[in-house]
Amino acid sequence: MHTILTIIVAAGNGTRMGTELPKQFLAIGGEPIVMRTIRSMSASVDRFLTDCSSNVDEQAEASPNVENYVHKIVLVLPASHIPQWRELCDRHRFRIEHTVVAGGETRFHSVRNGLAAAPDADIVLVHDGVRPFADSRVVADVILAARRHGAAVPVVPVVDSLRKLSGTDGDSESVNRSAYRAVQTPQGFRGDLLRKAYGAPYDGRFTDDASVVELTGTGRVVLTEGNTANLKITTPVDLAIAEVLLR
Ligand SMILES: Nc1ccn([C@@H]2O[C@H](COP(=O)(O)OP(=O)(O)OP(=O)(O)O)[C@@H](O)[C@H]2O)c(=O)n1
Ligand SMILES: C[C@](O)(CO)[C@H](O)COP(=O)(O)O
Repeated sequence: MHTILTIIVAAGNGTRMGTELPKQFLAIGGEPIVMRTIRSMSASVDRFLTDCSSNVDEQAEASPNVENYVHKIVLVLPASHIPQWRELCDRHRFRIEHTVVAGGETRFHSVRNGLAAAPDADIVLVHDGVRPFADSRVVADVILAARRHGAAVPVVPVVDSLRKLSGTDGDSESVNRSAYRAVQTPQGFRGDLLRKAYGAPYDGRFTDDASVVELTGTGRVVLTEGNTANLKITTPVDLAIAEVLLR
């Protein structure tokens, strides 16, 4: 049996949201954000596995034995909020099977703790707990590209014009936005590659899992098509947008 592991990182403080309760526990559509995130990832991976088993010929090269895959979910939470999470699961009758582990000082440390909980996974998806709108197409593309190339991240075009800060005196210059992409999650990896990357010491330049793989020299990252609706709920405006997306 092979394992697809989804690590949902939700151990941050939500400083930019500015609420006392960390943003991943705030409700959208009556349900905590992180619960909705787990639901969307669980449904998307299940859909991928179902589609693969009914399209064996089409997917043959990328996913030859997909019927032998199981999906495991590891949820990384602030240690202080684990009892509260158990209560939320009871209150919402949340039954999707998952393992809870305590997070670390940075996102890197939280992912590393999540990886340690399922050390033999073949494919690992790392997803922000505050991105509740991942969809099955994005997830399937990432899994297939990760299987084939080792590391894959979904991206979207940049819609604003961009300026590069060129000094400390307020100078700046315009840059060609078509040369850039905004990065989302879930980011997908072959398990051995990601475990090697996360064996390296922490570096302040790490912002996501792709940067860990690249900056540690572990592998090359390929890009897949993201979805602009797959927003990361970061500030109060994002919370309002998320409510609208649920209508
Ligand atoms: N030590 C950390 C820091 C972040 N995260 C998670 O990484 C994801 C993306 O991070 P971000 O949106 O920056 O969340 P916060 O760190 O909580 O927000 P802020 O930077 O505003 O404090 C979130 O789901 C967050 O909970 C984590 O698991 N462990
Ligand atoms: C992982 C990420 O969501 C990809 O866009 C992003 O890098 C997280 O950044 P944050 O500063 O921790 O929100």
